[in-house]
Amino acid sequence: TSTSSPSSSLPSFSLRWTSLRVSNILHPSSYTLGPGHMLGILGPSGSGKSTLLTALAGILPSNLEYSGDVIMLKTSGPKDNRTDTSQNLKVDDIAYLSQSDDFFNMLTVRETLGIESAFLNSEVEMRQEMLVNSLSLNTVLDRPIGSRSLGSSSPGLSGGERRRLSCALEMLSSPLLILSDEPTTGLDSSQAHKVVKKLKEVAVSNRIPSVVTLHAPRGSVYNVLTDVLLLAPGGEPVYIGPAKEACAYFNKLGFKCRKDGNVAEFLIDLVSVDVEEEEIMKKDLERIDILTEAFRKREALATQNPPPPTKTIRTPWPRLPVHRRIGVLIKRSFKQNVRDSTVNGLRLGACCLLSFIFSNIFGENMAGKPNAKSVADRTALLSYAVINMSMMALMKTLDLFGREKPVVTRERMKNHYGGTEYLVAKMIAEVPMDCSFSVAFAYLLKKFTNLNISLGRLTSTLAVTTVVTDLLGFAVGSIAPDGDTALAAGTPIMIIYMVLGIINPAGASGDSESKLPLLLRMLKQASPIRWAIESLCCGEFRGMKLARCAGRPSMGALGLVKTGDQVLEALGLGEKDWIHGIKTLGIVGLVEFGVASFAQFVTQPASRAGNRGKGSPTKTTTTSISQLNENETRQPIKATPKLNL
Ligand SMILES: Nc1ncnc2c1ncn2[C@@H]1O[C@H](COP(=O)(O)OP(=O)(O)OP(=O)(O)O)[C@@H](O)[C@H]1O
Repeated sequence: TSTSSPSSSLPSFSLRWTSLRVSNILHPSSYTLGPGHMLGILGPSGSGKSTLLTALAGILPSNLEYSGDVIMLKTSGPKDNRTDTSQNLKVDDIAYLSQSDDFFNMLTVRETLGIESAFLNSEVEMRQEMLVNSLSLNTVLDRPIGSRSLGSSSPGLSGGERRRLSCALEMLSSPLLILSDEPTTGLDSSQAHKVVKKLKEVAVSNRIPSVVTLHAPRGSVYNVLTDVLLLAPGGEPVYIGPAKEACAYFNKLGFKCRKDGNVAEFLIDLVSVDVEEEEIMKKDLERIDILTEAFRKREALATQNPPPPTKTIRTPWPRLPVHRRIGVLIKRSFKQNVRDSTVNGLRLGACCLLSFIFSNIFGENMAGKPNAKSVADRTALLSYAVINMSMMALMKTLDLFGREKPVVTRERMKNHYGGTEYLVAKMIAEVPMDCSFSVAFAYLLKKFTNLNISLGRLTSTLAVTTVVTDLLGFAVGSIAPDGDTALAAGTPIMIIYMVLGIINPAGASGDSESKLPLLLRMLKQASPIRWAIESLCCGEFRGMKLARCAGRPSMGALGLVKTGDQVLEALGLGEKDWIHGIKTLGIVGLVEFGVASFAQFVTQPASRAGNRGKGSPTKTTTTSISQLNENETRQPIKATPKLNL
C-alpha cells in the first residue's frame, strides 16, 4: 500500500505492523495501512479481531505475550520530494473505540462532549458540532446519558445513541490512528453505515489510517472499507489486502465469489466451520488449511524485505494546566454526585430513620441526668453512629468508584490527567456532600437523645469519619481491578475494622490490645472506626458527673463509677482525649490517601510511557513496540496451536 498522500503537501500517516503475533491467539501478519485507508478485520467470533486491535493500540492484557513491531509512518515534505519518517505509536495518538460504552451517567451528552473537549485543551468546537450533526446526536444533546443496566430507573440514551456518543468522543481529538472495536454493534443498517462512513471520513480528511473490527458487515458497510483482514478460527489470517481484490484472490485459490453476492458474507463463510455435521466440518477445516497455507507463503515473502528504519519528530497535544484539569474533574464529579437524587434521597432518609431508631433503642436510659446506667447505652449509641456513617460512605464510594473506573481508565489512557488529580478532584467534589449527611445525622441524634458531647464535636467527628472512610474507599477502589472486586473486598475490610474498633463497655480493658497478634494490632491502629469511637467516647464522658441511679446498673464494674473520667479509665481511654482521636483519624486518612495515590500510580494505564504533556513539541527517538518493551519479561511464543474451534 502506498504511504504517501498523492496530492497534498500536508503530512499524512500510515500504520505499519510487521510479524505481529499474540500468544497462541493471533498468528503473524504484516501490513502497511495507508493514509485515509480503512481496514476492516473480519472473522467469526473468537477469531482474535479485538485482540489484534488491542495489540495495535498497545493495550494488550498483561497475561498475553506478543512479538512484532508496530510503527506509525509520517509522510511529509514538499509534494515532489516527500519523505517517510517513523514514530512510536503511543496510546494518546490513538482514538480507540472499545466494545463497551461507559460514561458518567448523570451527565448530559452535551456535558460529556464538553468535558472531553476541555481535556483536549484545543479548538474543537467546530469538530464537535460537525460530529454531533453527522452522528445524529442533535436530538439527544441535552438528555442525561442514564444507565442501561437492567431495571435502571434512568435508562437514558439507547444503545445505538451511546455507541454514537462513544464514537464522537474518540473523534474529538486529532488522532493519528482510529481503532474501533465493533463500532456498528446495536445500530440499524443505516446508522451502522453512517458511523463507519464517518470514521472513514475522519481518516480521509486527517490523512490517517483507520481499523475497524466487524462481525457480520452488510454490503453497504463492506463497500466503505478500503482494506480487509480476514481471520480464521484460532487467529489464523487468511487474507490481508485491498478490499476490492479479496474476491479475485480467493477466486485464484479456487473459491468462487458470486458477482452479485455480498462479499463480506462470502468471506465470513470461507472461514466458518460447521461443527454440527462431521462431514461438513472436515471440509471446512480442509478449506481453512488451504487458505492459511497460502497466506503463510505470502507472509514469508513479505517479511523477506523488511522496511528501512527511519527517524521522526512528533508533536503532542498540549495538556491542560493542572488546576484546570482538576477543575474539570471537580465539576464533573460534583454534577454526577448531586444529580443522583435517588441515592441522595435514600441516604438522607436513612440518616433520619436511623437516628430515630437509635434514639428509641438507646435513648431511654439516657433521659434526665447522666447516670451509670446510661454508660453502656451511650457507648453503644456512639459506636453505631460511627458504624452507620462509615458504612454508608464506604459503600457509596466503592459503588461510584467502580462505575467510574472504565471511563477514568479510558481517559487516563489518553493521558488527560493523573490518578492523584482524579482523587483530589473526587475528594473536593464529593466530601462536602457526604459530610452534609453526617451533619444531618449528628444533629438529629443530638436532638432526639440526651448525649453529653457537644453538637460541634459530634458533628465534626462524624464528618471526619466520613472523609476518612471515603479515603478508605478510594484506596480499596484504586487497588481493586474493578467495581465488583472493590465491593467484595471493601465489606470484609470494614467488618474487620469494626470488630477491632468497637469498645465493649462490659469487657473493655486497656491492656487487651497488647495480647493481639501483630497483624491485628496493626489493623486496629489503622481502623478509622476505632479512633472515631474513642474520640466520641472521650467527648461524651470526659468531665461528666454521674448521678446515682435508682435501678441496679447492668454493666458490672461500670455500675459503680461516679464520673465520666472513671468510665474512660475503665474503657482503656484514661489518657486520651477527643482531639487525640481526631488527630489520629486524620493520620489514618492521610495514609489511606497515600495508598490510593500509590495504587493509582502503579495501575497507571499504558499511556504513562507516552510523552504527551508539557505543552511544547517533544522529540522522540524511533522505537518500535518490541524495543519499547525490551525490559519487560517476554517469554518466547509457544508452538503454533491447533485450530481453536
Ligand atoms: N486476556 C486473555 N487471556 C486469554 N485468552 C484471551 C484473552 N483475551 C482474549 N482471549 C481469547 O482470545 C480469543 C480471541 O478473542 P477476541 O476477543 O480477540 O475475539 P473476537 O474475534 O474479537 O471475538 P468477538 O467477535 O466475539 O468479539 C478468544 O478465544 C478469547 O477467549
